[in-house]
Amino acid sequence: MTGGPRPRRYGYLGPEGTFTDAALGLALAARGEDGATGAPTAERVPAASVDAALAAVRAGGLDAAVVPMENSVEGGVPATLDGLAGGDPLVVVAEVLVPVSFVLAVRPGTRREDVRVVSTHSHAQAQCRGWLAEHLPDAGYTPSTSTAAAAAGLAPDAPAPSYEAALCARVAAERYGLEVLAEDVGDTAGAVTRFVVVSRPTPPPPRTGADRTTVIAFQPADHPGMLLGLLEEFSSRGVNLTRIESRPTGDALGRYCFAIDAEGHVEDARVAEALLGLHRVCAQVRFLGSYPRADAVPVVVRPGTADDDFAAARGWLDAVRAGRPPAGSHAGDGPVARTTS
Ligand SMILES: O=C(O)C(=O)Cc1ccccc1
Repeated sequence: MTGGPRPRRYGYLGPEGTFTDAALGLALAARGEDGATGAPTAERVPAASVDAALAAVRAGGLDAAVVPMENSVEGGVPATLDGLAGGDPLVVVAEVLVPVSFVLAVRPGTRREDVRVVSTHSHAQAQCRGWLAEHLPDAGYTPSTSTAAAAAGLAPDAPAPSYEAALCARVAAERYGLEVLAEDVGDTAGAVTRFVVVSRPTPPPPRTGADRTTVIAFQPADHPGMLLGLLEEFSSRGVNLTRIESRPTGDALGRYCFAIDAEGHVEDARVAEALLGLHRVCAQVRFLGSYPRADAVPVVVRPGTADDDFAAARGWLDAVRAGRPPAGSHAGDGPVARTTS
């Protein structure tokens, strides 16, 4: 046997040619596991669904999986949010942005007027609804597990399919020997999907100053201002949210959890304080990771919310409690600066 680290196994929504496959390629390149460096080249393992990929990570058969989290047109991906909100805990360790552009692909020789049914992933169908209404108004739709699965079903050597066209990435049309009848059939130019790399719980990657933190907050007992209270835990610490989405917990009608993406890293004092606050007011908080933002947009630190500010406040409190004069490093510490309290 040779020594050295073994290649890591990454799951993705397959088969080859999905947008998730493209996201995995980018993630592996960013991690140096794509064969371009000396590190072992990762093994890419297709899965039939997001749930199957997450289950294989939980069971230990995969080291990690890449799953779609959020789309600029369609919003959050329910299968991913629900898959991460329940079951054994998993964490996000990285994110990747992939521009999504769709083609209408057919078996060679099929003409547009022959297309009676189109197949694709539900997210792709939602993003091409307008184009379909205009160009194939009479065509039906049959869902597939992924865009590439729809394309693979039309491959010349596949059994006779129940549909004539697939909406997929151009690479999938090429991979499965299909003809492209129309390009860029998405309704929104510049659509982007955010994918995340998910693993079993592990300490977060180091903070970069351009990080994101994801949590699921389970609704506390319902009361007026409940959601406002959750939001205040973030706003009072100067933590900006990039997404908040409610999902039913499935327990009962009216029971919700909130999938929250916040700017910053759990190592940032303001994020840590916000999460502590959230934990105090929520029935349960599931930490889903702190990881670098794919767009590398640095966090804007509002006055009074830097680590030093939290440390100075803590030092002041410790001094007050110990009956010591507070250290004078912070403008608000001294008795002269405060006339009340
Ligand atoms: O089916 C795919 O190719 C996927 O990776 C899921 C998906 C579908 C549409 C937009 C983004 C991701």
